[in-house]
Amino acid sequence: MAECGDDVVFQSSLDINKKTHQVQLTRRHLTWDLASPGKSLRQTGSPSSQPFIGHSGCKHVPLQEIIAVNLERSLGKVSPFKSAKKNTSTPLKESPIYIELQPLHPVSFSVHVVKRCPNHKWKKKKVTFFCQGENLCRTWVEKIEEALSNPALKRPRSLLVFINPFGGKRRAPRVFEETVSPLMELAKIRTHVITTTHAGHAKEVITKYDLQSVDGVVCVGGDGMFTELLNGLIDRKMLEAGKIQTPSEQPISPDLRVGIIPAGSTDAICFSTTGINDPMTSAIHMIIGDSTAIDVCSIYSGDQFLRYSSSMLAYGYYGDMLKDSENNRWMGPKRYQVAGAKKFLANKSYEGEVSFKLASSADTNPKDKMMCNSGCNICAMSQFSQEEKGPDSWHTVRGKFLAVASFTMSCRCLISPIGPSPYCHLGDGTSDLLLIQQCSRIQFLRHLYRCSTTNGNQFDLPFIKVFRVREWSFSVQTDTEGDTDLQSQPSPPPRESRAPTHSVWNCDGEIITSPNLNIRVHCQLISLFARGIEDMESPTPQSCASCCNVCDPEDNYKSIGGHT
Ligand SMILES: Nc1ncnc2c1ncn2[C@@H]1O[C@H](COP(=O)(O)OP(=O)(O)OP(=O)(O)O)[C@@H](O)[C@H]1O
Repeated sequence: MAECGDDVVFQSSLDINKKTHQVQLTRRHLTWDLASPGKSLRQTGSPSSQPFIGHSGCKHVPLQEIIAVNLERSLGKVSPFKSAKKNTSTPLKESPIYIELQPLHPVSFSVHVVKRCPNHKWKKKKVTFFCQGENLCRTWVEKIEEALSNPALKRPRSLLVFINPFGGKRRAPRVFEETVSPLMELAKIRTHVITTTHAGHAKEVITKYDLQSVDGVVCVGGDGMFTELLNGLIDRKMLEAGKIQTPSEQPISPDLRVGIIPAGSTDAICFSTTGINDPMTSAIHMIIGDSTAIDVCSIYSGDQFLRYSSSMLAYGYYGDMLKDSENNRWMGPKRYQVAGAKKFLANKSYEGEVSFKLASSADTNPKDKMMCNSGCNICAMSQFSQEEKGPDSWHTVRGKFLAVASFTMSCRCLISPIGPSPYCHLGDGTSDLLLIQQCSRIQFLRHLYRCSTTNGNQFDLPFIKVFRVREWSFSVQTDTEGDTDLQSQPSPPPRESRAPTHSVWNCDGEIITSPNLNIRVHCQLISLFARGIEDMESPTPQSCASCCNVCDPEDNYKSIGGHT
């Protein structure tokens, strides 16, 4: 049933599973409904402005959730004929029978739509429509393809793809070939595939590539690969604008969206933006043109720009763990668990001073239990309120820290299902700054255990402080006295480096060795082929915003006039 303003583009009667349906293409939906007697449109097959009336069982798919449409070449006509071996002595009744299959003109077409499965996993579901004649069949495919090419849907036509054959369990080439490539072909998306030969290869290509010829850049790999693309794309924009990244310079947003086909060890960025690390789910988000903008941090050592980061930057326990795990890359993702156990037993703390600018205008905080879901209002508002940041004052904490970490997204992964910072937002222009003060192993274990559950209470411990910040810095100290001390100042305190004893930084899975860093968060600097994590408990998921009806959780179609 067409909604108000959702004009009918084309409609006719078609058969699905041998039952006649009235099928309607509107500007926003494809709808089919069991034909009521006497209301068949079989003879028309033509556009009409008259929407048909929906009833129980009517299916309603938003165009945005159509993955592809294709003609089916059915082999319908079967002509059995006898073997031509007439002169043989074989009795006729024993002679083999050959069957000739004569291809018919297409009389059916299939529409592949998004099917939601548990845990945010997406699959494709095929619905086949049978037509009276070839012409009608071809017209339907043309009309649906034309509707899908509407620029408003932002579906990519061409993608530059980097495959990291050494990331994660080294399965990226197979994942691409077996899962992603067939889907891209089905959706008629051109791909230029480059298998990387060394670290930094993708960034080198991005520096010179004709990026006008593609609609997006994709990596088949993990967080490290995504970060390489992120840095390559922003560097290229800065270079083209003749700018150098300094603490006072705003980085320029890349025009292209980035996609991640998860094939890394942690895949936290993919998890935090789609809800799962599933290659097919990510490929479908790309094909249908999903888009979500995420915050990016620029990181400096003094005034010297180091790199951009979009997920985690952590010192102490997490830095030491990464450094140790890099020596055991051959173990694959298990290396993090081994290194994590070693560093947990070491229970080492580092002295330092953290200064930060609280996000004073934000009505949110890292413990507010407000998840950033698809279509998040807080992120939507932040895009427009960046000018009203207010006179944020600087605060300083000095002490001995087991870990200092900032999360620019929740950083979900397999071992932390809602993430180490569960209420962090993808695009609100802030990071959650976590300070874990020196504590016993048992105390730290309590925090780590809580991170692995879905309770979201990992910050409710006396040795943990957490702040939502727009800018922050860390400097190594050696002369810390007494307990951690929180002070407020109008400007960042001077930073001095005197201590030789320090950890390294874990920046999205890559090591930064300079201990004293300054970090700024940039709101929604880059867009991903993703839509954020859908709130599956909501009675009307975000994706159904245009629909007044309820989704069928089984097959994801909307049912009109009576809920299935
Ligand atoms: N051919 C290659 N040989 C060696 N290193 C590579 C190659 N291609 C890319 N890299 C580098 O490998 C690093 C890690 O890759 P990636 O993120 O894909 O895997 P991972 O580290 O196992 O996963 P995660 O980052 O999710 O933990 C990236 O920083 C990238 O620069």
